[in-house]
Amino acid sequence: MGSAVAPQLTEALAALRGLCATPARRARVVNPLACVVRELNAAIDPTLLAWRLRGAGEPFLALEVPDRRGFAIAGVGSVGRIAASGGERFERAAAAWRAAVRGARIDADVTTADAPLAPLALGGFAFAADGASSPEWDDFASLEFAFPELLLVREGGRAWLVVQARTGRPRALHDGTLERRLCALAELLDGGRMPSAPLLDPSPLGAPRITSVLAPEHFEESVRRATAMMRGRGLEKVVLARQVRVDARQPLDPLALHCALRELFPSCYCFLVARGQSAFFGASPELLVRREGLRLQTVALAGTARRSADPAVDRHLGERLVRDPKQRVEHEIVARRIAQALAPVALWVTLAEQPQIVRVHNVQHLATPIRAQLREPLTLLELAGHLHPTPAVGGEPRDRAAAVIPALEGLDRGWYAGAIGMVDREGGGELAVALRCALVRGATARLFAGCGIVPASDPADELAETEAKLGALLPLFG
Ligand SMILES: C=C(O[C@H]1C=CC=C(C(=O)O)[C@@H]1O)C(=O)O
Repeated sequence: MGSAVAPQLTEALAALRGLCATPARRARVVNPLACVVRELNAAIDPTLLAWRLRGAGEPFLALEVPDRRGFAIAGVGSVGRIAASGGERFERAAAAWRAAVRGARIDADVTTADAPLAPLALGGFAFAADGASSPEWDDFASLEFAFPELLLVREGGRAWLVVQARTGRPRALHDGTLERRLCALAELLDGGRMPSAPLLDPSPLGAPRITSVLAPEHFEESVRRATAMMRGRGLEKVVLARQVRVDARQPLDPLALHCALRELFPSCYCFLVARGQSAFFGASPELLVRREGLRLQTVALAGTARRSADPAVDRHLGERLVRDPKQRVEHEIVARRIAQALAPVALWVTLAEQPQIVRVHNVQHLATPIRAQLREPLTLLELAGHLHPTPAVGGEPRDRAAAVIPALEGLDRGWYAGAIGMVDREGGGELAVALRCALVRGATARLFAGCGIVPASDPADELAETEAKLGALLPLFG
């Protein structure tokens, strides 16, 4: 490596080798993780850089967080994996995470509070505890977090490199894989060859075929059945979703789609997760949970109106949304449930008195920011277990809604309405609800959108709401 950044990366590699070679001090921890964190003196786009460093089929995850001074993180490869499924997947994953970070050796040349807290794990989980069952989701486990081999992090105009390895004799350190990756990174950073965002194909071979996987009338009928159930079975709310399939004439480029989406939704959690030959990407307006120390942040997000290009009409639509009793019921069920879910683990929970309007490119929502002070620093994974699924994606009561959703919807949600995010060394970090998203494989994309059904729901209005939400992604496909 012969350039300005290269010596720094060579030094990081040597430091990682040093950590891996040091004999274990605590014999009970077998091959703990080793992590090196270095600040990079460069303006980077973590997603684009990490994507370029990805080998075929390797795990990849990128996440951009809207209200954190341009925070973006992207990781590639895996030196450790946490996976769990079933009713206790969050508890099991939290235990596996604790075991994975125990005795971790960390070499960080940074002292500020902003430096990434390695070891870092990136991943997510499916909506359903048992995960997906249909073949299109084969690459996505019920819950899976990976400790990437290489991460790039950006926040507040600063940038960091994190390299992680399992101690012992990590193959990547001895067979040259990591060194080659770091050389490639040095070339991109030094050689003025910073990758730029790929463009969507301006002249595709032909218009894609777009089909509602189940007929729109099926969705309307499901809304009718759900509202009928609400009269008899003590159900207050249930969220029902649709899937729309796009068949393009040529293979789709997940990175180009993701980059186009993040341009349109800068205030959302924009994510791109790749596993094997599949990619899952989206722009979600909804935070599931953020934990820093004992502080927790989340949001009740439910209640939707379309947007208008005319600012006066747009404002009017927002005002109507705030006053609409049906939308307020739908929203308040979510706020109340989140507060109740947090009460046992929090010293206090505060909710804004009135919902605010959150506007994104295609729709506007009612949002109630929620903050809590935790009694103890539960890991993000345990907190996800307390919160997921909120009635913004599930229903109320939670278990009764979960039991009826699959039959009413007739679709496999996979990671849609699950969550995507990162867990840091202290078990903190953040998770975004996976909404306004699509699963891409080859020339096919599957788009998801749902909405909250309450007794006052009108089937045609709810169908229109799913169309408005699908409007986030459909235009990308030409
Ligand atoms: C379930 C979705 O949105 C949720 C988040 C915000 C507003 C919602 C609503 O108004 O129904 C949904 O609860 C989706 O976009 O697929």
